Amino acid sequence: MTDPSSQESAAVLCLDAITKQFSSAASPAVSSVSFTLQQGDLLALLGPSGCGKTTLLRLIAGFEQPQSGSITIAEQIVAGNGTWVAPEKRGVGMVFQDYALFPHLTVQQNIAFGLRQKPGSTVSQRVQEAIALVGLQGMEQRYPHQLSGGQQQRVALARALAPYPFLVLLDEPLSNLDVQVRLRLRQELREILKAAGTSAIFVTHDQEEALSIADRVAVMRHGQLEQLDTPEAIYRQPASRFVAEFVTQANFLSACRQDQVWQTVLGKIPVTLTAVDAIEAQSNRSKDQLEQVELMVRQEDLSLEADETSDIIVRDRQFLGREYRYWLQTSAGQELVARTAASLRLPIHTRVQVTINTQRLQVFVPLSARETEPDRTMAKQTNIPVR
Ligand SMILES: Nc1ncnc2c1ncn2[C@@H]1O[C@H](COP(=O)(O)OP(=O)(O)OP(=O)(O)O)[C@@H](O)[C@H]1O
Repeated sequence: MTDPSSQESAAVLCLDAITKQFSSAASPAVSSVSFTLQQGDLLALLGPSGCGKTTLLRLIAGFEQPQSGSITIAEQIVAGNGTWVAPEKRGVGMVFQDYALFPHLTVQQNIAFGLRQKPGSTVSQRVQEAIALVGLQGMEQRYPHQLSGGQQQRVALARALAPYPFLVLLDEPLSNLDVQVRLRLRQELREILKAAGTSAIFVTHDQEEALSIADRVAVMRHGQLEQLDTPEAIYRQPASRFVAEFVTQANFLSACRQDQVWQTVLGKIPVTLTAVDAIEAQSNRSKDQLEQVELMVRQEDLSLEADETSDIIVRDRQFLGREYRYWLQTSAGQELVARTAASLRLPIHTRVQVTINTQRLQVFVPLSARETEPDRTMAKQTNIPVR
């Protein structure tokens, strides 16, 4: 997939149809991936385990060689077209999941490590700048074992930033930290990278992390890019059923059309012809084949009200601070997830009436019976709200 939105300003990185296959027996870990990263942008590589995120990062860093395609960093081809530039000559900083700090070196020495070739006074000045950038003043002489996980992560970031790289690559940078530290460091990580003015790509399988830190998010699946866009566009207009499910974690309701309504487990929902026309246009299916669709309903678009006569029960509940997440079950066995304000506290086993906010429904064509591997064949999606 090519990213059309990114052709105008200065590109720091350009991937053109990059493919990596580890063995002929396996499908490619990265398959024909193309995108451009603009100077100063933060890009999240998001996707489930095994989708090729780390391999793509390692290809950019130069730890893996692609079979085909090319990689250009700061207008210099570093891989492809008969060219190969070694990792240490690419101007790329790397932050690993386990930080990879040298245990026998102090904070200062760890950060200076990548600057060894430069004259002494420049090195100590740059080390101090990098330490200030990540807020570790006063800890210069400590060893890694004398630092918290979050502090070690900042040392790793300072070490990557110190040589003024074109690009910093971060492999699951926050995954080894506990939840509280991770939430705080999300914002800090973004602020530090923005203050440094460095372009960065970070790998994550955490949707919230990707949406909250990045300027743009690339969703990967089976080695391919499913969608690359701003966090808002990815969340509001997922380009495929996979992105919708992975990023928004929405509910999907089977819906059978009966004249001007869709019949669902939550009752009747009015059909708009615009919505039907839009799915028809995108799916190459006739109206007859669109009697059966899937409606995507976000967790926050379900409203709950206690009602003893309802056949939907609260099966479980999770307190999230400002809101509750409820797991609901219909009498037919369908599970739904709803997020409501924390002021609505419904005990488990309560029977509830469920109302849908139909303004933000999105319509997908369901997978046909012949499409045996649902992950590979995407249902098309309309993004047309049902009114
Ligand atoms: N060195 C290797 N040799 C053979 N296969 C590999 C190698 N590295 C990765 N793979 C395979 O390539 C695919 C993509 O792996 P990769 O580590 O890039 O995924 P990922 O999205 O980063 O997963 P995770 O989130 O679990 O780290 C997987 O099927 C993996 O088994």
